[in-house]
Amino acid sequence: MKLLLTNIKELLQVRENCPEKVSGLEMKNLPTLKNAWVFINHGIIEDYGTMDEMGPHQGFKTLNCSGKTVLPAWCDSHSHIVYAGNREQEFVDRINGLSYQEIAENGGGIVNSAKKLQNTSEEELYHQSAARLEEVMRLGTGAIEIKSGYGLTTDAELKMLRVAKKLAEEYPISIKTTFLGAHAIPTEYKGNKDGYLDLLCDEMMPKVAAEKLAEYIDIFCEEGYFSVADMERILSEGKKYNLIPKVHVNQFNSIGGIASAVKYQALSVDHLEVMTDEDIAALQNSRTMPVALPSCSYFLSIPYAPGRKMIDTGLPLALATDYNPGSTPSGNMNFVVATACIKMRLTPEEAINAATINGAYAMGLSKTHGSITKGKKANLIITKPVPSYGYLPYAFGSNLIDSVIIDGKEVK
Ligand SMILES: N=CN[C@@H](CCC(=O)O)C(=O)O
Ligand SMILES: [Zn+2]
Repeated sequence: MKLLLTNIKELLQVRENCPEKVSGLEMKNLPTLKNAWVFINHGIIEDYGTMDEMGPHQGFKTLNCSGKTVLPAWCDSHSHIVYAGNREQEFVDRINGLSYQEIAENGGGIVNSAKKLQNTSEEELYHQSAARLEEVMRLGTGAIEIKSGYGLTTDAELKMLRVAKKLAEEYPISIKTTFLGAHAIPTEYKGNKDGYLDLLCDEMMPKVAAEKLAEYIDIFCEEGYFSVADMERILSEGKKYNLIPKVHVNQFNSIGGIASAVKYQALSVDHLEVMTDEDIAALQNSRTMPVALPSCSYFLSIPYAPGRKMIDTGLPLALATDYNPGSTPSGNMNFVVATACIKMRLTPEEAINAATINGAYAMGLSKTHGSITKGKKANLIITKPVPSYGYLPYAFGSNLIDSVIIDGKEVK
């Protein structure tokens, strides 16, 4: 199918040769074309330019984007959208004074979601997860990473990943999967963390690898969950199966996980709400992408990752949702971008770079996603008429999306 977008008021993130990521001062640069067109052929951006130099195009659908802005669809590199039910009661418990950590210590939190998921059929889990995926596609997400980690038994972890894989087959959105068996210590292994690590290494990982269910491996490296030594064990075991690390670190405490993740050549380190100067230094000159999750900070009322400081020291930064039932029941990347500007002091240019090019990098999709570049996937957001792109984060909470194109087709 061929599709021509014409009279685009401003086309964002136009890169003839797109870098794999943008860092530091480069993040302030958002190249655009005014009064532009884009030609899409079979799901790929074939060509683009300005209206004054557009040749004749006939015989296929044309969308007049007069007054509208067009940008690459969001690249959400961190989500947990395959889960069962919700944790609305814990939300109310927090309003009434309990902390996220206290709820987890009382048997709530991740193990609560695991119980629900273990008792949910694969079909029902697919149905619930597909509804979330459809929701985020309508909100402009064109590529998403999905983690396991709410199973915590071999069967339930495999069930989660099979559901994520089935979503990838059924929907046009690009999906990458991550094995996060080391998300929490299941109730049956309380006091026997090493026993659970043995299960992860000896039973779960070989099965995940044999069925090719994941490309990435994750672990929640945090006090009360898994230590840096546990992380090193999981990541080095994962290496045997070519599972690339993408890890949860520094959400509540800095315990040395970042330096270790960099040592293990992690593709990304995610959360980063609590960062020491040593943590920031460990990321310098590495290929590891720091990923901030501002909706999580918003929902839990915890500090925001020091994105401004990280970019000012020359680091790249990606933004993602963390969509999950406990800490972030929202998959809205528009809110993420606005919140990064409002609370982390990123400029609109930096936030859009973080949610497109750098998000694509954090899921190994730099070559195909994240910019308007010939040959890349035609995953685009068409906004309603807006005065300028800075208006998108400025008017936070307004729905400014007119339509979304994924794989060259309009999302219904
Ligand atoms: N922090 C670890 N894992 C998830 C949330 C887990 C939950 O509360 O269900 C996160 O990234 O925020
Ligand atoms: Zn997460």
